[in-house]
Amino acid sequence: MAGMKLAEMQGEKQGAKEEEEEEDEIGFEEMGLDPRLLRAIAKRKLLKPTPIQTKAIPLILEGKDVVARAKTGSGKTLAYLLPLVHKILGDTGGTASYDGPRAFVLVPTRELCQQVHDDVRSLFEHCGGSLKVVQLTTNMSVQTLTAAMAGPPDVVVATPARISVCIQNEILQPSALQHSLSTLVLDEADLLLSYGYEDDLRKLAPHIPRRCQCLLMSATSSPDVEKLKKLVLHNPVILTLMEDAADESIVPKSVQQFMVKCRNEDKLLHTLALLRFELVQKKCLIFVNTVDKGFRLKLFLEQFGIKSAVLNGELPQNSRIHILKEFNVGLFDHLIATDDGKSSQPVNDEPKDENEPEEDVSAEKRIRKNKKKRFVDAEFGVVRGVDFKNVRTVINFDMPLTPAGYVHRIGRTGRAGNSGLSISLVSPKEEGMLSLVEDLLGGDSEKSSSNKSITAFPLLNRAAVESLRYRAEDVSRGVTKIAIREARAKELRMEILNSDRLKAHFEDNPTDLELLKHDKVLSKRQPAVHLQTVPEYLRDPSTEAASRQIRIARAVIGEKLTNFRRRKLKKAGKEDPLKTFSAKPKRRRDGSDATGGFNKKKKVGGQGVPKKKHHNKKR
Ligand SMILES: Nc1ncnc2c1ncn2[C@@H]1O[C@H](COP(=O)(O)OP(=O)(O)OP(=O)(O)O)[C@@H](O)[C@H]1O
Repeated sequence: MAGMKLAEMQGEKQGAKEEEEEEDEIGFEEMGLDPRLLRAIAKRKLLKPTPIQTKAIPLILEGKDVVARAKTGSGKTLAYLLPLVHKILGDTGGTASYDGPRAFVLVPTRELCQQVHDDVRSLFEHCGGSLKVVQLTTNMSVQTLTAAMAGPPDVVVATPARISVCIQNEILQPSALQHSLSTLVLDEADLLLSYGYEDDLRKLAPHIPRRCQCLLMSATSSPDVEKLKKLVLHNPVILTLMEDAADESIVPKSVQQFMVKCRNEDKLLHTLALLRFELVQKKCLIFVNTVDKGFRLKLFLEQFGIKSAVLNGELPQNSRIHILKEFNVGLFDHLIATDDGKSSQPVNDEPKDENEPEEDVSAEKRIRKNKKKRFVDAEFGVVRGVDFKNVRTVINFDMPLTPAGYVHRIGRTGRAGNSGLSISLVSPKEEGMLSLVEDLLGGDSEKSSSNKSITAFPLLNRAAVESLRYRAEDVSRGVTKIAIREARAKELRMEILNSDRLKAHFEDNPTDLELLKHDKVLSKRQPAVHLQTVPEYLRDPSTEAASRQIRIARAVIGEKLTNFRRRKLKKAGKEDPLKTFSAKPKRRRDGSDATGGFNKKKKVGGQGVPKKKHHNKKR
């Protein structure tokens, strides 16, 4: 029954989305946007502005400074990009040149930088090709930065630190900015200071012309946003928009929030049960707090045939960007992302994983280990602003280190009004953070459990969890610290190899980039066959029924199957750019997915997925 309830709820969410759209809102056409931008919007099939766009775009077009707070996934990026590009087109007709950039879009992470850059570039493609956007990244040398800023570009997307470097090295002339800069955007504004960019912003502030329009966007507010307002907002008119004044919740209604309370040492077991019994919908984004935990979870799951990719700040930038792109096109269904809530810490200083057995490390070993410190890229981050596509489930394997981190993590699902689901695995030590999150969400700790924002997940019962305990504990014993370290080093080596060796190749053959698979098995131990499925005697009937309902809900919601991309790649018959990797997306005849999930469709009532008749046409 619980499964049906959840399914109905998800269906209702979808229904609620349709009702919202009936609201009488002005369309993009009535906003007075440049026709070339209307063409770009039509190309993206965006039928109606989202509420935040309806409110923010006219105000920004009037030249007002806007502080926009709106839910995650509510379309804030276009809410500022559309009027920004309209302004550039209007001022110069898209042709005249300036001696400096017209707009800065400052973001806290490398991944968001890439995403916003791509968004601007796709808008420019409809504006006659004379406009130029560049992104400045951490690994760009002064020479590369100089080349990128030559021209100059019309829009610069960067972290504040990169802009600082350009000013310090006189790549950006403050005098030029006084004349050219007309728009400054601080996206994920509240995070910019906590990522340690305050000094950079203070250095930049004096060079921002008084007439420059400033926009601050974020889903969460903080005292830092107040600091930023004073720092960069000159025009006194500031408008803080909540998407819906009546609805103070900062998490979209389309996201159902659940939790499972369990011991820390049982988190692997509970994650396995959720994925193995298909009690959650794919694609799945799983957040962990340390890189080691990410690899431990990956090695553990792959022993059960559940493949996943890991994403963390240790990986080279272009590998990280590529993993995100592959995940978004649906080449794999499970992504394990590290969100340590901090920015640049030596990896070995990561918070201790409380249930990892202490390793007795002698002094000289410890010194040697410290010498091998690897640094996480200070600008890595996929929790904020990154527009994951079709993520149906976010799992907090670890609770985040801040309540705001929780909001942004689960904001990776339920985007643009789609439905989503989050499940947080809460150990006894994390109950404090859970209540802080409840407070932030406006849940009253005295509230009855039925009114809480985060409720117990109804579909995972004890019998189902216990049925997997023996296997899970047996496998997790095999995932030792040494195995994790070896897997981590192997992944890093391979990604560095790929990113260096293939950079030139991918520039010439961008579609080949799609073929590089990031969810390859890292374990030395081959997954045992008997672990790939759950034998009949271990299956719990109510869990089976719930799993069936989840699949029905997915069909009801009309999930666009992401394996369209897989079919497209397969049809392209693209060669694998890497000789050593089997890049062809693995597909099985019975249509089961690449995660090795046992294909229950075949089992239900014997009506399996009808095998496609392969007519070998003789040519
Ligand atoms: N008017 C629209 N109609 C439908 N979808 C839209 C519209 N505007 C934007 N989107 C889509 O909504 C998704 C989320 O947009 P965006 O990333 O800008 O959200 P956001 O508010 O910035 O989220 P976050 O708080 O996580 O940064 C994107 O896939 C975007 O293409």
